Amino acid sequence: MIRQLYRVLGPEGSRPLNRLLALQVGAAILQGIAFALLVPVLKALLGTDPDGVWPWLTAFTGCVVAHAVLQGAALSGGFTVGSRLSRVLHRRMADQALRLPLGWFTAGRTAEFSRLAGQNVIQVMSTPAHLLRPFISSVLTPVTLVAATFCFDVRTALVLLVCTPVLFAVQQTSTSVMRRLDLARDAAIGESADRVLEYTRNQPVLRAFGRTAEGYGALDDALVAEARADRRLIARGLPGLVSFTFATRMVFALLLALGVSWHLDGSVAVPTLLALLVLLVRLIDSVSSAAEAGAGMRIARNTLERLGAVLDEPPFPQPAEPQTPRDASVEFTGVTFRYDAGEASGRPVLNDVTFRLPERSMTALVGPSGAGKTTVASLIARFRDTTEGTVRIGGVDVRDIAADDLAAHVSLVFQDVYLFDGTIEENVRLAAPDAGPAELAEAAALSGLDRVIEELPDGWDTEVGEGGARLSGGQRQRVSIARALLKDAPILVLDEATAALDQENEALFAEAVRTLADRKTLLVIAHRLSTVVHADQILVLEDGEITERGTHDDLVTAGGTYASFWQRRARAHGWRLEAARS
Ligand SMILES: Nc1ncnc2c1ncn2[C@@H]1O[C@H](COP(=O)(O)OP(=O)(O)OP(=O)(O)O)[C@@H](O)[C@H]1O
Repeated sequence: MIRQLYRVLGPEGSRPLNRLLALQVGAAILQGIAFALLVPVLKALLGTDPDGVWPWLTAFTGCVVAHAVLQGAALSGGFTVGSRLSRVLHRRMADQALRLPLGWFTAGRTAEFSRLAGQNVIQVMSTPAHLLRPFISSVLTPVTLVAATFCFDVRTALVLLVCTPVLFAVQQTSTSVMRRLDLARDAAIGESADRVLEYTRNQPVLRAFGRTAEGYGALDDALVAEARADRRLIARGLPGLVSFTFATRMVFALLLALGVSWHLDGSVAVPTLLALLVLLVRLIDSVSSAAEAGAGMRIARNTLERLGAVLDEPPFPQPAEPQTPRDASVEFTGVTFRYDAGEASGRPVLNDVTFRLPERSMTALVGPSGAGKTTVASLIARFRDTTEGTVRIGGVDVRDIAADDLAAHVSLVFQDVYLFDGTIEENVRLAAPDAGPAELAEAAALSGLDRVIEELPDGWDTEVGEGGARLSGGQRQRVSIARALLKDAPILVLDEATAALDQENEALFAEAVRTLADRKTLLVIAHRLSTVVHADQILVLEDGEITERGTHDDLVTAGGTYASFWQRRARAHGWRLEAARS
């Protein structure tokens, strides 16, 4: 547990933790010595020379006062380390989120990440003050107590020496059973939390299809599994806890019987017997609180293990000697890609894809749904690494380009637009915080965002809501296009950028895209063929393979897949519609 605290705190948090541990260890040892001093105090007080108690009483009082001072310092140190723990953990998790490959963020892991960053960090925060201190004291105090008792009464110390490991052994056995059960219950609670989250997020869809809580199977199953894990915890964990209480009572009864028989045969005086019983009560107290602190520590340790596992996830590999792209061309050479890198069998999502996007040219990537178009876009931005083959920007393998440099070269507009809670202007400026008003106005004009701004009463200061929920799909898309344009990267990838625009805005945007092609390397993934006819080259992607390539006229003349889609265009204005019908 302490090792895990050091691990998650990292080097910067280790000094306050060292100081805190020293205070807690000091306080626990002083408490053990104070308890052991009760032996000479009681012996003197109840023996033949009660005046001899004063030196022992003074030493006892000194230990108690010093213990109180250290305990107070340890308590405040515990709060300091706790709040530092929360700050360090949140910062390390944010840094880690930035370094992890995008492929790591599956829905389940994202939910686990947000749970760890929220409730679990709060839970771990209280560990140093509320769990570590009682735990250290419950282990060190009995050990010191037994060791110090040897100085005053060897026979009493020997009895305690035999009892202590027995009590700890029983306590450890019940703890390890509980730990396993706790882990299983934590996992079941986590699963329920994920399902509740999913259920809450998907309310619109569930209501549209008349699914109520009772009818949502995944949530029902998770709740049943959670209840089962709870019952198992009680059924299998309780005997361990009961057996510990039973063992303490048995040890106490045994020693009482032993002590009384020693007294009756004259080998132990009453003061020693009393001191022995008082120490035994203290010992049982300490080991019992070890059991209580142990339960809290078990939960905290499980949480710290999960936090540590996320923080230790290997980051996306970065180049040791980064190179700078020589121009803004993009090149795919023999690129094969599988989402699950370990899955060697089955058809890859992209299969031996080779193409080149010359600098300052416009390429359109078209193809039916699921063909792999978005995957191509994500490989250009190195959201993932290829399974085989190379993606190059400006002649340099994207794996040899520093993350910042790559981000500066590529701007993307994805189908799923995500906006941050804030104003429209803040969302657009995210791409270039220092952009001047003229650049902002140009990005707004090209994307059609200027007309949205005019219509909204608060204009640029309109709050978009969480995820952009207060804007319509088309408005959100225009904010996201403006953001990508403001970034002014030499390579611009527009994935389905016009899907949520109406026809008038789409035509305006298509015109803007044509203008941009003089300045940028453009890859446009579009279902509406009207946006792609003017492209310098059109790539047709089907089932992960490029099946046709050329200009619009070339492809129409060739009479292949593209030509047949083009001919059907008169009946429906969308590739998606046609592809779905065919
Ligand atoms: N994160 C992912 N994990 C596993 N498989 C994925 C993932 N994303 C996409 N796929 C699969 O990869 C294939 C290609 O998906 P991709 O999104 O690249 O297609 P697309 O041509 O852009 O489709 P659409 O036009 O519908 O957006 C699909 O079969 C899809 O199921």
